[in-house]
Amino acid sequence: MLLAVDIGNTHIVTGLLDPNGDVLLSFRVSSNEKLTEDEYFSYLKNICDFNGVEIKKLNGIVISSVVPNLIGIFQFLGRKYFKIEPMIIDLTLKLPFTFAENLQINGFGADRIIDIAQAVIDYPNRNLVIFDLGTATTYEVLKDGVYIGGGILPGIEMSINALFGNTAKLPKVKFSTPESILGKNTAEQIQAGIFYGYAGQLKNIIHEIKKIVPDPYIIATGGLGKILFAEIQEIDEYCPELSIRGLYTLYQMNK
Ligand SMILES: Nc1ncnc2c1ncn2[C@@H]1O[C@H](COP(=O)(O)OP(=O)(O)O)[C@@H](O)[C@H]1O
Ligand SMILES: CC(C)(COP(=O)(O)O)[C@@H](O)C(=O)NCCC(=O)O
Ligand SMILES: [K+]
Repeated sequence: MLLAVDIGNTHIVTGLLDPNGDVLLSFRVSSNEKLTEDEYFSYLKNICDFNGVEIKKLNGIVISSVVPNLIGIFQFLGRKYFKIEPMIIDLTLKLPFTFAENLQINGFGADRIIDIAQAVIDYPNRNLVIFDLGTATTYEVLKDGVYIGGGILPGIEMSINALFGNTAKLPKVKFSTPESILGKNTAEQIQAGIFYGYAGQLKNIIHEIKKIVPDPYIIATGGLGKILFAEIQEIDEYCPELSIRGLYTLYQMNK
């Protein structure tokens, strides 16, 4: 059984996968640099026990992180509780895709690597666009199996927090699908502006990409992807477990 850990700037998404790559369970905890390996292990143990997953069957750990300080915690956890040295996702690993020659990929996010790796495995014969909506939103573009570039923009909740944090009178609202583009009060107007503004950003990004890449298959993932997927017809599929399955794929390719 494989422990796959996707460390983002807001959440750590953890998956337990069986030898066939089926996700037995996954859960989220906050990305907190004060978390010790013991505290995190207690989350892991309790959630596995509750779900009847025998943690003693663990024989591999793989970690993707975009928060450098949090990698050490899981290395300690692997060594201390399982006597396993975790595999860390980085550009030195064997990958099921290549980068275009003209790109400077130093520092490329490990979360982006695992998303791309899984998407090209799932859709080997398609041009691809992958949106990952988390703390930040990223998009990746692949043409004929080659990563030709992408983009990064403030995440949805980051935009909500910026609006709240930089104004005296605006409340912090929960991101949700508004009833109308026309809000009837301040909170509804923030929700409408954020929701339709964000949907518009992604639609325009897709429109611009389609000028370069014909007929792409468009995937959304990440914690905030589900709501936008429902709103944007151009997005073909919402794959909530893309990152976790990408960790499994890269582990199998590099163990
Ligand atoms: N099941 C969930 N529980 C809590 N938050 C969720 C859940 N699903 C999505 N979210 C939202 O997803 C966001 C984090 O998305 P995620 O892709 O994990 O971010 P990152 O990878 O940047 O840490 C949170 O801010 C939260 O609003
Ligand atoms: C863009 C990101 C912050 C997104 O991370 P997340 O929203 O998942 O926390 C992350 O992919 C990152 O730190 N990237 C490094 C820079 C790059 O990919 O070019
Ligand atoms: K993410």
